[in-house]
Amino acid sequence: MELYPISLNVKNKKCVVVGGGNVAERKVKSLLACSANIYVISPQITKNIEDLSLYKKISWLKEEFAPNLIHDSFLVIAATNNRIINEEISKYCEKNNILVNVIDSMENSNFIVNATMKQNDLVISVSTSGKSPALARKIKEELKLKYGKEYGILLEILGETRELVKANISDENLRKEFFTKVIDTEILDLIKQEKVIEAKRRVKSWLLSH
Ligand SMILES: C[C@@]1(CC(=O)O)c2cc3[nH]c(cc4nc(cc5[nH]c(cc(n2)[C@H]1CCC(=O)O)[C@@](C)(CC(=O)O)[C@@H]5CCC(=O)O)C(CC(=O)O)=C4CCC(=O)O)c(CCC(=O)O)c3CC(=O)O
Ligand SMILES: NC(=O)C1=CN([C@@H]2O[C@H](COP(=O)(O)OP(=O)(O)OC[C@H]3O[C@@H](n4cnc5c(N)ncnc54)[C@H](O)[C@@H]3O)[C@@H](O)[C@H]2O)C=CC1
Repeated sequence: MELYPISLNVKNKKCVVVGGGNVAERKVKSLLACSANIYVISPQITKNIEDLSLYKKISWLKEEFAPNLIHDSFLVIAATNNRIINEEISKYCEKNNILVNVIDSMENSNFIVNATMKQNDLVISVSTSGKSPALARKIKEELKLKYGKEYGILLEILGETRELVKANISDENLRKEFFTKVIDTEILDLIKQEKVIEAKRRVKSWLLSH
């Protein structure tokens, strides 16, 4: 199956996780990291989900799934251990144009969740299109080692520079040339040597000479 990879903005949007087991907990945590407005619907929940509820990071509805609980959702994750319930959730969402991820059925999902690593604003997501989540996780762990803190710092500098470049280089082709070349310079090496100020100075002087 061909899937279209996107980065979704869930900030303050109603996202519902049905079920409260370990898989539900993982999905809750990743949604929370993206500032979603989270509801968990489940008679039972893990200790960690309970803590999040106590600290008011999420809302817990201690009940079994019912369609009226999700009708106004932006996104739903069907994470119960009951295939029939998960399928019912999927059907309801499909009919009502709600994004739905079903943890035990790719066929009933209109999106699946990638294994993702973050280094500041650098986000790398890995998908195996459902063939091996364990491999997706392994590759993600490898990428974490390869793309360490220095890339986060590099991206911070590049982000700041981007605004300056837009204001100072009016020609679009020249801007593209600058953006493409700057990442091939020694900036990353300087950051690795903890010479961040020098790295910033080099980028600026390069910009001025452009
Ligand atoms: C289709 C998909 C739907 C979805 O959930 O979105 C799905 C489905 C299923 N996963 C199952 C098992 C496991 N899932 C994990 C881990 C993760 N699973 C995630 C995603 C996805 N899992 C989607 C496909 C993603 C892709 O491949 O591109 C990750 C990446 C993201 C996340 O969930 O946050 C997260 C890594 C988190 C991280 O970053 O570390 C592990 C490993 C572990 O826990 O260590 C195992 C055990 C080992 C194994 O099975 O590989 C089973 C039960 C199989 C059975 O019956 O035995 C099903 C159901 C089925 O296959 O039908
Ligand atoms: N997508 C993924 O990454 C993975 C998926 N799986 C699949 O996911 C299934 C569930 O995983 P776990 O979290 O370990 O299950 P679990 O058994 O720990 O938790 C199930 C949860 O569903 C709740 N629940 C059951 N019926 C419900 C209902 N009618 N309404 C609301 N909540 C209800 C229960 O109270 C419980 O909190 C597994 O059986 C497996 O098939 C397993 C591993 C990873």
